[in-house]
Amino acid sequence: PKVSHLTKFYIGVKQINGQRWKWLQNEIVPKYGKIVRVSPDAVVFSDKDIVKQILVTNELPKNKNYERLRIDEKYSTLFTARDKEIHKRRRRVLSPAFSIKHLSSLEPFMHTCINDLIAKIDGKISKGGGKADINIYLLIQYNALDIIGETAFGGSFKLVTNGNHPMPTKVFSELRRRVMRSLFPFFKPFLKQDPYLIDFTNKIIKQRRQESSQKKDLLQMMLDTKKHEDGLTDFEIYDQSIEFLIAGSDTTSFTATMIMIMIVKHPKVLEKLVKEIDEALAGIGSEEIPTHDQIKHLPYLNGVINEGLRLFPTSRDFGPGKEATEDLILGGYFIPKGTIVISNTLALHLSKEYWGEDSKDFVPERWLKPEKLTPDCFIPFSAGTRNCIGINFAWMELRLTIATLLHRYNFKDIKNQEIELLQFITPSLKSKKYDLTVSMRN
Ligand code: HEM
Repeated sequence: PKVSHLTKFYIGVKQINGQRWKWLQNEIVPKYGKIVRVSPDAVVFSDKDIVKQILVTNELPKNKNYERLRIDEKYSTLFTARDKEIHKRRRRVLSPAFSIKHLSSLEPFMHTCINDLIAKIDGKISKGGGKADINIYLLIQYNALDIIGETAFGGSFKLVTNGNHPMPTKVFSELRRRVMRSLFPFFKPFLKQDPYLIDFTNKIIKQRRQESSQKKDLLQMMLDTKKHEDGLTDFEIYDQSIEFLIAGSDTTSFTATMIMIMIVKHPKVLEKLVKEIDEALAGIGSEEIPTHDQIKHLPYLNGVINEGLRLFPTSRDFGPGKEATEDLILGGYFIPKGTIVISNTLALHLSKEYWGEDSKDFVPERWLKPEKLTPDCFIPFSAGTRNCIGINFAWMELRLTIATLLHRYNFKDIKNQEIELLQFITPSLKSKKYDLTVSMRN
């Protein structure tokens, strides 16, 4: 758009109501094509080969906007690191905590939280005399936050059970503080950090040291990095735990919620998926949480999750934002040094060219024939060295949560509910609500 060449204001205004993604995906990309300059210093790319070049081949570093998300400009975390060497060292030290090998240690913590989830839903069903309408959005969000609490903060926040805990609310206020501080640097002295966050985390770290706990959670793995030359200080553990809460809760819960909504809206998918889960869990009571090993290779369950990640990537708005560290040619265009270079995840995921005529439909079957899919146009977790460190964690949580719910309950859609999506940082439902009717299966 002509005005975007001159000012950032236009695109900034589009973001105020959380619907910049709609403008970008429904108006700008269809009108201007796969390469669009959206502000004087930023270009959005919706071509899979160029995106691969940006994320994987050239491994361009993150742009300066990521610094806004830091607790303070001088302290970088895994997510906000821009310097390649600093990022590499932090990633090396944290990777073991997210490895497939360590996943089995994290599984019991997820089970504890999912048990709370089914206790809550059971309670609502019994109160409702056999069925109940539940807000699946909220319960899944609480479940994801409890799981991060259980794995990175020493214990579940018990949000599913009690409906409140100060920590998540304060973390999201802290995130707002960081964004406000970067937008209005003048107010910086007044935008102070809430001491509750650091006090809460420090207390847990101290307690954990005194207990010499055997708990092999993310927190312990971070504490154990002390033995490593790039080991984390207590402040860095605090900073990193907060980041895991921000990066690992709304992302997973948004994905799981949208998948549940898609499943109930597609009864044939629901039927097929329940059949697959039931066969895999034959002889296992529906009050038991399945083990990850029992469900991780189920092709249809994995297809359903992939399809949810495709239609509802958490980078719904802009995707990973990088910076051209030198003059570049991308897609035949000259991109000067310093340009913000954005990979448009949603456009790749919905492209008819890459996915066929049904690209906007929920069709888990497409994942059953992976050889027929176009490579390099599916990047829900980004790609290259800055891809998501929590992929395995997220997949385990998604599989366990969805399989447990479908093995134990009947879900029915309640028609005519609004599904309006907003994105400020991670996407969410505008209504913060989606009700499903739930009852016990026989
Ligand atoms: C369905 C769930 C998830 C999705 C779709 C997702 C997606 C992503 C994406 C797209 C990125 C790259 C962002 C960018 O470049 O701006 C990313 C990075 C990251 N994610 Fe996730 N994520 C999910 C779950 C998690 C979980 C569960 C955790 C931690 C517990 C986590 C922690 C991180 C971290 C720390 C990074 C930065 C990695 C680095 O730069 O080395 N994510 N994620």
